Amino acid sequence: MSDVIVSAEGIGVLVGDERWLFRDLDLAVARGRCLALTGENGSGKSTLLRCLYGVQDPTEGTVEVAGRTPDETDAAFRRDVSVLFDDSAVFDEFTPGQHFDLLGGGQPAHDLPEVPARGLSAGQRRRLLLLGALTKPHKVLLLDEPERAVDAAGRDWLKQMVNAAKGAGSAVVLASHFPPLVDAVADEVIDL
Ligand SMILES: Nc1ncnc2c1ncn2[C@@H]1O[C@H](COP(=O)(O)OP(=O)(O)OP(=O)(O)O)[C@@H](O)[C@H]1O
Repeated sequence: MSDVIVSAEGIGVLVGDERWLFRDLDLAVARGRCLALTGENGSGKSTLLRCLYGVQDPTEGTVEVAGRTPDETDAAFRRDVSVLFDDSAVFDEFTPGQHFDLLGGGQPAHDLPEVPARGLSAGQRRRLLLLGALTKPHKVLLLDEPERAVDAAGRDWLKQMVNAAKGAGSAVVLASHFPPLVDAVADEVIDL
């Protein structure tokens, strides 16, 4: 049986009347593997991740994630897929521990202060979101520029966490502008 859990065939996204962000794109990511999406600003990395999470339909082609056509409104799909996107947000009134209680994956080791999230710095909130995405039980992990707002120590931690997720069997797709992260975690790279 194939371990591929994220796949796309012939996908393309047309913006406006005639500009294809990407087209005829195939990808396949197996459990325990990581695909990195690289490319300049506006090249379509976030758009491709949105297609994998079912926030946006590709103009053409097919996508299958965790055995389904992606649909973020489907609770069963969301249970299998963990995400960190640009618009991911913390609950301002909840402490880190309360966030992890909600996510049901136990309490990860961390050094975030146990205060309501509104009192965390931008980088600490980003780390809380990352920890949440990584801690929540999942089969597929989609991360959009996870390195953003994270300090040097946090970026090293991020490499370890993504590799640990792979080791636990996650299929990871991440968009990144940070080559050391891509080098440390990616098994395959698509440069859009
Ligand atoms: N309906 C649309 N009409 C015109 N342009 C669009 C439409 N939808 C998206 N775009 C453009 O397509 C591009 C895709 O952006 P996207 O966020 O996917 O790129 P990205 O590679 O993630 O960029 P970054 O590295 O800056 O995060 C953007 O330039 C956006 O303005």
